[in-house]
Amino acid sequence: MSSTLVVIPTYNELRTLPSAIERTLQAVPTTRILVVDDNSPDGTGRLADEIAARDDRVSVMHRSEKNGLGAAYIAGFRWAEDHDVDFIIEMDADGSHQPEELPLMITQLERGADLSIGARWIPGGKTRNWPLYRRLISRGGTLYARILLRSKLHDITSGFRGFRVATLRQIDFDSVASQGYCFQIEMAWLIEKTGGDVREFPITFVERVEGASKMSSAIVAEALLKVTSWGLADRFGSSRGAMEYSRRPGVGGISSK
Ligand SMILES: Nc1nc2c(ncn2[C@@H]2O[C@H](COP(=O)(O)OP(=O)(O)O[C@H]3O[C@H](CO)[C@@H](O)[C@H](O)[C@@H]3O)[C@@H](O)[C@H]2O)c(=O)[nH]1
Repeated sequence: MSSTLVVIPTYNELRTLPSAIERTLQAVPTTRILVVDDNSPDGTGRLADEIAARDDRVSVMHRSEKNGLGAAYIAGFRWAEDHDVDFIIEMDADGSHQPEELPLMITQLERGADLSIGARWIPGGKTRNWPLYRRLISRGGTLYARILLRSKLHDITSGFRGFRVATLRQIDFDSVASQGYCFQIEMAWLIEKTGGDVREFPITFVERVEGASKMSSAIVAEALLKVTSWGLADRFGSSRGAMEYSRRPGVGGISSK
């Protein structure tokens, strides 16, 4: 049977993390969970340690400071390299992503997907209580990536997704440039561009009821600038800022330098 790791990045998610973990383990009892906490001032890291002490399916990585979603996930991917994992799943701690939808994602991975994305903007996909400005940013981001990067995906910014570890192993993590939610675009595009099997399935995304989003204008600006520079470099052949596909040293793979 395939082994799965759900990576949950946290920054001030004290109220939402316990339910995210409980629902995940109910939906997929065989999975492992790694919480990657960036020294949350509200004590999320300590709470995660308490949960991990009671359940050996749960592990916690403590990082010293808030360093962005992308860096937290990369740290989780590196952790998985030393553990026996076939699929790595990204999931928010705040209840936006429904763990009950994980079996569908895992089925897509088991059937050969390199990347399985839970998508809001395809038939059957929904958002609940998500403010209009967030829907516009999300749909606009996907449209921009479709135009600039010639992506065929319908929800390239979605943070609910699963990777085949063998595919992730081919990516040079040192070259992944994004800090914020642009990380989602970068990873999906790298895999799509290099001919990976990327599939989407419909999800219901629910606006959090506790805590606060970490979305900021800097995160939006990063995505705009990076997607623009990758898109232009891809079209006009400049190597600067472009995604070039080189092998990960000694392994073979994909780099986004
Ligand atoms: N460790 C760590 N975790 C972080 C950081 N920033 C955010 N997180 C965690 O990452 C998850 C998502 O962060 P939110 O700030 O709640 O995201 P959102 O606004 O709901 O955005 C969602 O939609 C975006 C657009 O589709 C997605 O790109 C994003 O991944 C997420 O699903 C939460 O568990 C949050 O605690 C960070 O710097 N460090």
